[in-house]
Amino acid sequence: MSQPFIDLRDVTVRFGAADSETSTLALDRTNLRIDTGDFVALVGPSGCGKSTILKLIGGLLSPCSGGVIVDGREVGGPHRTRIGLAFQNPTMLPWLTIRENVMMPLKIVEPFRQDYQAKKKGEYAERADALLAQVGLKGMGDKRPWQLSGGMLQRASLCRALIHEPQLLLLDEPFGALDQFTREELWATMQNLWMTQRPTVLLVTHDLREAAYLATRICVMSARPGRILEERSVDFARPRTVEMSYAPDCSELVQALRLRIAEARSDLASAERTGQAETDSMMETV
Ligand SMILES: Nc1ncnc2c1ncn2[C@@H]1O[C@H](COP(=O)(O)OP(=O)(O)OP(=O)(O)O)[C@@H](O)[C@H]1O
Repeated sequence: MSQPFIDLRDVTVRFGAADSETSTLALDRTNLRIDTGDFVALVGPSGCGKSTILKLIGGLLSPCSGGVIVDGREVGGPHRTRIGLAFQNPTMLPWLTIRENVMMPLKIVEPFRQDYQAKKKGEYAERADALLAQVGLKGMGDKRPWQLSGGMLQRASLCRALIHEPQLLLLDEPFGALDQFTREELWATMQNLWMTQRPTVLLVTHDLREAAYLATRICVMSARPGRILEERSVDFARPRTVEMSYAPDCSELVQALRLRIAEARSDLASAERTGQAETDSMMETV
């Protein structure tokens, strides 16, 4: 079997000391493999550990045990892999223009960093403008962040995540704060960017139709401590359209995912009830 681009091996993450009552076991011997160029959507009940997985892969968090391997290397310390990040609420530096914000990774990430001063007014600015045009923000490069709407800012943040041609794109509910129409427009934008650049993508989302529209594979997580319960390949033809996301085969997939997550949530609720019953009976014994 070929080596996956991302390989989480029996990863456990606990927040807080193990003997503390308030500690949280977020992941417990969780495994996840993602191949190069895949677009994987991670879905599951709230609090099951989706963002924790994203942070582990991005090197923003270390596991208590187990291994996080990206591109053949254990994550820990500075990443060799070029990574792009986009989150729900894009943070732009307000004193910079949109173009300068989009170019920011080129200022930080090697090998671009060395040439930044020389190229920022020429080649790099052109690259930023071309990306902005690709997401429908032609001519917006000179604006300041506060002059753009939420949807426009999110588009700009996708450009910033992709300007340095990352091998890996980590997206944490990047469209979650947007209205439905803007969100659906951005799915098309995202799909287009993925089809032209082909980074490996891990998308955390609560929107199952979004997962079905964008992903090549959907991983469903259990309730906390989160593990991958089920994986589904999504083989719909590309480019996908919003209309396709309402077609019967896609709706069936969304419904199946919904039921799986509902089951995971009810497992959690019954575990909590059992735990409470055990605590109550202990209290009665004492
Ligand atoms: N820094 C932290 N300190 C303590 N607990 C944390 C921390 N980060 C996450 N947790 C807890 O770990 C669990 C998993 O959190 P995580 O953010 O990964 O879940 P999620 O699946 O992304 O949730 P959501 O879908 O609601 O965004 C949650 O119970 C959360 O409260």
